[in-house]
Amino acid sequence: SALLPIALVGEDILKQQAIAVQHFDAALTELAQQMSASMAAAQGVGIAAPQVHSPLALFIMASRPNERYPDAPNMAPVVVVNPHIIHVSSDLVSGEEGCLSVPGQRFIIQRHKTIEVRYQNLQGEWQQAELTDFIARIFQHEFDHLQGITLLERSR
Ligand SMILES: O=C(O)C[C@@H](Cc1ccccc1)C(=O)SCC(=O)c1ccccc1
Ligand SMILES: [Zn+2]
Repeated sequence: SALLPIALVGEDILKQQAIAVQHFDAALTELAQQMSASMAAAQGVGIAAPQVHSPLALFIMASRPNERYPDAPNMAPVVVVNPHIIHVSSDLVSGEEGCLSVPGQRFIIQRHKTIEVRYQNLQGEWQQAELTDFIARIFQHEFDHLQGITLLERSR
């Protein structure tokens, strides 16, 4: 799939509240495929639609072991549509994050250790899951992007 240009922090698209996906059609699938390819090309572990200039409530998350999270699970990319965070643990964990929209910088960010989430897949079927550690971190980072929030607003 074509690689999509990635919005950089400061661009308006990254400050907006994403719009709920209503049509689970071929265009949505094509966008998800292009996002996956763009994420892989940028060596990311996640990417949100606003980062590729689409205002839709959609992101991809894909965990892999890396130098900062050597025990992170190897996870095939998951397409997350219209996500909700239902419950968050009181436990917070600080960890290093990067952002494809803030290239070349790393931030120490506090996140909830465990979260309960609901979202739709590309067929519109609702999924519910409990996520923890690095995958919960990625979900919270991408979920922030759908609310117009980037790392810069979270790192003090
Ligand atoms: O900007 C994005 O959404 C992608 C971002 C996702 C993310 C990374 C780390 C923690 C939470 C969310 C990235 O993939 S940044 C680059 C990267 O590949 C990376 C950075 C730190 C650890 C592991 C990978
Ligand atoms: Zn980001």
